Amino acid sequence: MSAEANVGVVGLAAMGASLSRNLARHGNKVAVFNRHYSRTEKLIAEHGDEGQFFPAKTLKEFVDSLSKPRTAIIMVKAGAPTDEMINDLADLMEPGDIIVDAGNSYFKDTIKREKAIRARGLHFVGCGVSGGEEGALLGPSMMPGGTEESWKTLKPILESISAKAEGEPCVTHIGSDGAGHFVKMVHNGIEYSDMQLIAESYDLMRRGLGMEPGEIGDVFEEWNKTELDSYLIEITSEVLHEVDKKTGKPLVDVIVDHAGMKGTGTWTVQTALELAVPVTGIGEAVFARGLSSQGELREEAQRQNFEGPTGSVEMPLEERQAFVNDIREALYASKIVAYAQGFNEITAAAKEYDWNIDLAAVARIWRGGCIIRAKFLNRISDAFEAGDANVSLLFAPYFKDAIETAERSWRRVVARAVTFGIPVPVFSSSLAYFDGLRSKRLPAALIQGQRDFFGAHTYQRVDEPGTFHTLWAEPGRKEITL
Ligand SMILES: NC(=O)C1=CN([C@@H]2O[C@H](COP(=O)(O)OP(=O)(O)OC[C@H]3O[C@@H](n4cnc5c(N)ncnc54)[C@H](OP(=O)(O)O)[C@@H]3O)[C@@H](O)[C@H]2O)C=CC1
Ligand SMILES: O=C(CO)[C@H](O)[C@H](O)COP(=O)(O)O
Repeated sequence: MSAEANVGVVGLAAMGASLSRNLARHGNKVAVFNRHYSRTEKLIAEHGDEGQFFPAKTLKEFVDSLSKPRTAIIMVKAGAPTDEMINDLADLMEPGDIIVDAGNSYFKDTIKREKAIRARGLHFVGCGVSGGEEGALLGPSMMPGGTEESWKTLKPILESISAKAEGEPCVTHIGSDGAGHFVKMVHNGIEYSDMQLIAESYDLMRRGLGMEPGEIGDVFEEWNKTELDSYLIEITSEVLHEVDKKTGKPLVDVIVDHAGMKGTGTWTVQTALELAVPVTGIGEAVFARGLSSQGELREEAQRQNFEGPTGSVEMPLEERQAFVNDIREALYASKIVAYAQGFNEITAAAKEYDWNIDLAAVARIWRGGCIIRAKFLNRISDAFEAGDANVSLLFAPYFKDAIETAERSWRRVVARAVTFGIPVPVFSSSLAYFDGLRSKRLPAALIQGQRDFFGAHTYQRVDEPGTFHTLWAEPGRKEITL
C-alpha cells in the first residue's frame, strides 16, 4: 500500500464516517479503518465518490497508507475502546506521528494518554468535537489540545473541515495536553443547562398555561429572532411542531420523559466540585436528568398522591402574554449565568493545570458548528476581548445590563413556578447564584459559627485579623486567638 493519505480516521460510526466524508470533500486524502470492515465497505459504497478514500482492512494497512508525519484521528467509543486503539496505533506508528482522539474522552484520561504517548516520541492530541453527526459532516466546532508542534500539522486540516462563523474557522488550539477535552466537557455542561432551561420554559407554558406543543413551538420560533437566537432554540421549535406519524399526536407527547446522558455533564460537575467552582445551573440540569430517569421512584410518588398544586393556572390573555415574555427574559438571564459559571470553571482549571486558554477564542469557536452555537457568543467573545469578563461574565457591561433588565421577570417566573408546583431547578438555582453574588452578607457567617461550635473549626472576625475559636463548652464561652 502506498503512503499517500495525509490524514486517517479510525472508527466509522456516525461521527467518524461523517468526519471522513467532510475531510475527503475538502480535498484531503483520507485513510479509513473500522474494527468491523462492513462499516468501511458501506462508507465507500455510499460515499466513495465524494473524494479520495483509502480503505484499509487492517490497522497496519491503515498506518501504511498514511504519509509522514502520519496523522490518525480516532473516533471510537470513549473509554477502554479508545485506550485500546491508541495503544494499537502507537505500536505501529513512529516518532513524530500524531494520534488525535476526537471522541468525548475525560480530560484526565487525555492528560495521562498524552504523557504516555509523548514518552514514546509521538504526539497525542485530545480534540473535542461538537455538532453531532450533521456537524461532523458539514462543519463541526473543534477544540484540540496537545502540543504547538502538532497544531502546526493539524491546523490546515482541521480549519478546512470546521464550521465557519463570520468567515472564521470554528477551531483553535485550546492549550496543552487535556485542555481541548476539558473545554469540550464544559461546552457539554453548558449544553445540559441550556437544554434544561428550555425544557423548564416549555413546562411552564405547557402545564402552567395549558398551551399546546405546536403553539409553544411558535413561541420558540419567535424567540429565535431575539437575543436567544441559537441552534437549541431553533431545534426546540422543530421538535415541538413534529407530529407523531403513528398516533397523530404531538411527538413530544409520545416520547418517554426519561432524559439520557453519556457522562460529560456529570464530569463537568464533578470537576467543578474538585475545583471549588459553583456550576449550580449545570449541576441542577444533571440532577434533573437523573430524577427524570428514576422511573420506580417517580411511579411510587404518583401512587403517594401528594397534596399540592398540579401546575395548571387560569390567567387572562394579557397576563399570559406578559408571563410568556417573563419566561423569555428569565431564560436569557439564567443562560448568561450558565455561561458565566462554565467560563469560571475553565479559568479555574487553566490555573490548576497550567493551561493558557484564550476565553475570547473559545467563545468565538462556539459561534458555529457546535450544539450551543448562539448569536450572543459574539457578545461573550467581545466581553473577554475587552477584558470586561475576567472575573465573571456577569460583570461585563453588556451582560450586567441584560441581567438587570431581566431581573424582575426572572423573579416572577421563579415565584410563580413555585406557586404553580412546577419544578424550575435551573431557573431558580441561577437566580439564587445571582442573589448570592449580590448579597453583601451571606449566612455563611452562621455556618462558621456552627462549625466552630461542634468541631473547633475556627473562624475569622470582620473587625480584626487572625483566627479565632470560642470555648463553647466552657462557662463564659471565652474567645481565644489561635
Ligand atoms: N454522537 C455524537 O453526537 C457525538 C459523539 N462524540 C464522540 O465521538 C465518538 C464516536 O461516537 P459515535 O460515532 O456516536 O460512535 P459510538 O460512540 O457509538 O462508537 C462506535 C464506534 O466505536 C467502535 N468501537 C467500539 N468498541 C471498539 C473497540 N473495542 N475497538 C475498536 N473500535 C471500537 C465501533 O466499531 P464497530 O463498528 O466495529 O463496532 C464504531 O466505529 C465517541 O467518543 C463519542 O462520545 C462526540 C461528539 C458528538
Ligand atoms: O457531545 C455531544 C454534543 O456536543 C454529544 O451529542 C453528547 O452525546 C451529548 O451528551 P449526552 O448524550 O450526555 O446528552
